[in-house]
Order: sequence, then structure tokens, then C-alpha cells
Amino acid sequence: MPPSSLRVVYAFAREMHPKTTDVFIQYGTAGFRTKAILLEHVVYRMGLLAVIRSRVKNGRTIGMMITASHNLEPDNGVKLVDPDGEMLEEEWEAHATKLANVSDNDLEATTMEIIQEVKADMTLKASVFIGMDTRYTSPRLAAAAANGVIALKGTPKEFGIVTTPMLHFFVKCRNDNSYGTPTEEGYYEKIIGAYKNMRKSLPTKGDYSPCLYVDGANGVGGKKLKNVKKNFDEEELELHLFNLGGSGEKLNLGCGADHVKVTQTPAKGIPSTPYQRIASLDGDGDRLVYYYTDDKDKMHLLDGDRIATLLASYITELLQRCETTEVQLGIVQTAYANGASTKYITDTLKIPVQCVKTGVKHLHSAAHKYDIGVYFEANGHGTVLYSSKAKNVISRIAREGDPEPREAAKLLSQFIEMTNETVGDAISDLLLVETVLCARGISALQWMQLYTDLPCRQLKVTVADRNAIQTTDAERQCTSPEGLQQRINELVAKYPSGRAFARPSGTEDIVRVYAEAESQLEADTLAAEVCQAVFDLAGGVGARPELPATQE
Ligand SMILES: CC(=O)N[C@H]1[C@@H](OP(=O)(O)O)O[C@H](CO)[C@@H](O)[C@@H]1O
Ligand SMILES: [Mg+2]
Repeated sequence: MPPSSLRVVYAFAREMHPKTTDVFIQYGTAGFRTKAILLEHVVYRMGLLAVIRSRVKNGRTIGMMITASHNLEPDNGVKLVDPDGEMLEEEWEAHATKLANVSDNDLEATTMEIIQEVKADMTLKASVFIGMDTRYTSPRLAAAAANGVIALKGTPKEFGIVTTPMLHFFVKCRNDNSYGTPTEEGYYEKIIGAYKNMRKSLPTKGDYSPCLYVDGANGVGGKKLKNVKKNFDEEELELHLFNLGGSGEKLNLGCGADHVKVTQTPAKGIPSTPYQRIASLDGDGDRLVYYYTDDKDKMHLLDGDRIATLLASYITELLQRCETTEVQLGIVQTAYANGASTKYITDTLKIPVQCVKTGVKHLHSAAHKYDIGVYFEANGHGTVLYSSKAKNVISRIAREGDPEPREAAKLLSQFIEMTNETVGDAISDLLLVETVLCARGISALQWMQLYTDLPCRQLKVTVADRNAIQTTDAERQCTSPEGLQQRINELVAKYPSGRAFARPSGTEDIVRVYAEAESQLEADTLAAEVCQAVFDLAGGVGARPELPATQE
């Protein structure tokens, strides 16, 4: 039943969170993300939408996370979390975009329209969990979010500074208490508890060393790992934490998972110890990549593809030891996955693999189609999803199986417990990776030796309108502007093992270009050539991209 008037929505908006910009903003790959100063009215309005969403879901809790993840400090963002801890359903993104862009004068009417369109019963209770990252602009935005919730008579609960995956976890637990307790302590209890339990059956062996350096990106993930660290004795996990956001240290600047992955250079502020395993988190703690430098100071990156293959191969091994064929496992990647990883999954691991569009929501829903779905973006965002069927089979074997399968099923049960299934989670993923490296008795170098990545390069091009580029085939082919795909095909054909594509970013006002080839110079050149093609055919602005120096 819609209310007769929403005057309070308008009054709050005008008095406290007025719209001060006409810049159009869109709910993208990971919610709204832009300069923090442009966001206050957007976040307030998302508070309104979260209440409507909660009521459409019969009063189940919805999440709001204030973060701009790996972006630099002046940016911020907001995204909504659905009741199962998953990303907001895609159909609602249009409501979010509409509500964010209307004038203050039209806000009341538009809110009413949305309430009617989605048939929200506004007499129901509504609950919204709010979390934020460490940005100095986050508390103000979190307050705007809470005001939006209150304006529609919902109940906000603020968790303060938490990682994005923690907030997803809290939402899931609040709506399904069999998953865990919706508090930070509940989160640690489940995830760390499972790691410690598992390590009881998996003592350190072979070339594995529990000594791990961590790059906290000067964000929330590193801070939370300080809490995590206290729980381990050095035999279980010896964490050395760096880039924890001390005074003068800037979030994501020269450090963090995105910096390491995109620039293919180590994070600043970490002592250089040859072959030391280093885990790098992003600013809101939902991405993880590993790397080490060798004795010639060359960096070797172990990215999301590597993590996916490591986890999937270990789960496959445990399933074999469980002597079950009832549970099928699959891997989901995006076009950014290194071609060598896809080949390794298909030829060596012999696991089904699927490529979907960029963005966690696409990977997550594809992974749900397997009994066990492992999904990772190359940039280190990913997790494992276990269906109820898989969980039932595994717990049955853990209870009733023969001794050897029973042991394997018990390990797998702990592995499931350690996984944050709601979304990619750097802390949970880190513990999963450490568990597998320990179980296998391998070092970072040996992990790297499982397959050899094709050299690759990721670049950005600025164009007048990024939506001029349209794609198909999981973003691997351009359908417009005309002639662009043909030009990319011609460029790719010059390079053995070459592959390249261009797609509009969903989080930045740019076009992303990715290329891989047999040598780094070839990958760099192909990427630059594709950038030039995009620039020429899709309305590039500013200076035309240049080829690498040796090609001039
Ligand atoms: C190539 C790349 O890393 N793209 C990232 C980036 O999306 P874009 O749509 O490419 O801007 O941010 C997303 C949200 O964090 C993440 O899901 C995605 O993988
Ligand atoms: Mg992130």
C-alpha cells in the first residue's frame, strides 16, 4: 500500500542532502562511483531505494556499502546489497539511476512512482545495514544513507568501517541465520575458525612457509587483518602487515591489488625479500592478488586466474578423495583472464570453464549454475559457490563415508566454512589460498610454475562517449562503431597467440583495452595499436595514444 504523501523525503532532500550537480550518474558495474563531493544526494536517495527494496523483499535486510574500492582517495561510491548478500538485481539498477538523477523537486513524485511500479507495501518494516570504507568522505555519506532510510521509516543499522565482503556477509547472516552471526566477531569466528580447524589436519610441510607479507592498500582490509593476525600462532600463519594507512599514507596510492595487477609492479612500502610470498588487497578488501620478486628483482604476479585454478584443483582433488561423482565443479572467468590460464583449466585440470561479461554479478550468477562454481576476475575478485546439493553430499560423506573419503569430506566442509560465498573476499580468499599452498606443500615459485602466463597489457583510452562502443560475445567482440572489430582483427592477426579486445568501462568514463601476445613488447604494442584504433574510430579525445618507444 503506497503512502499518500512523502513530504518528508522532499524536506530531508532539500534541507540536508540537496542535489547540487547536473552531472548524470549511472548505477554501473559496482554501483555509483565518482568524486565524493558529487555523491551525497545520490547516497541519500539510495537509502530511500534500499527501504523500498527491503519492503519488496518482505522486510528482509538490504545492505548499503559506501566505498570506491580501488579508486583513489577523492572518489567514493555506493552500492546496494540484496538479501542473500549478493549484488543488487540488475533490473533495479534502472530504478537506482532514475532516482539518483531527478531534481529535488521531482524526488517525491519519482519515489512514489517507483513504489507503485515495484508494488512495495510501505506498511511493512524495512531494515538496512550500512557499512563504509576508510575514506575521509565516508562517514558523511554513511550519515546521508541512514537519513534516506529514516525518511521512509526504515531501520538503519550502521556497522562503521568494515570491508565490503563483511557487509555482504552480515546481510546474508541477518536473513539466513544458518549462515553465521551478523557481526564482525561472527565473521571472524566462522572464517578464522575454519582455517584453524583445517590447519590442525594440515601441518606445514614441503616448501610451504607460513610467513606471509601483506599489502593492505592503506585501506580497511589491512586494518582488519590486524585483528585476524592475533588469532594465529606463527606456525598457523605468520602475517607481516604493510600499508596499513598510517599518517601520510594514501589509500591505493602506489599499492594495493589494482596497482599491482595493472602496473605489473610491486606495492611500495614493502621490504624486498627475494621469493617472499606477498598478498596484496584492494582498498575495500574484496580483491586479492599475490606476487613475489625473484633474485633479479623481477616481479611475478599470481592473479585471480591463478587463485581460481589453485582453489578449483584442490577442491577437485578433495572431491576425488571423497569418491563422489555427484558433484560437478566449473570455473567462470571474464575476457580479461589470461589465455594461458584458460588453456591450463581445459587441458590440464580438465574442468569446464565459461567466459562471461565483466562484473561480479555476471560471474556470480554463472557460478550458481554449477554444483560448485569457482569464479574469479583476473584482478583478484572472486569466490567459490557451493550449491545445497553439494553441501548435502559432502556433509553426508563426512558423517557416513568410509574413513578416507570421510577425512576428505571433513576437510572440504571446513573449506566451505572458510569461504565467504556472498562475494569475493580478500581475507577469506587469502586463508583459502594459504590452506591450499600448505596442503600441497608448495612455495609461491612452485605455484607460479604450474603454468606460464602469456604476457599481457591493459590500457585505457578516453573517448567523447564510451557508449559508442558496443560489444557482444562476453565483451570479446565490438559490434559498433562500424569497422572497429575488423581493425582489431587485422591487428591481432599480426601476432602469434595474439588476442585483444576493447570494452567501455562500467566504473570509469573510459574505454579499456586488453591485449596478450607471446612477448611483453608484442602485447604492449598490440594494446597500443588497439588503443589507436579505438581513438580513431570511436571518437577519441585528447592526445592520440602512442606506440611503445621501440616501435616509433
Ligand atoms: C578490467 C577490470 O579489472 N575491471 C573491473 C572494473 O570494472 P570496469 O567495468 O572495467 O571499470 O571494476 C569492477 C568493479 O570493481 C570490477 O568488477 C571489474 O573487474
Ligand atoms: Mg574492491
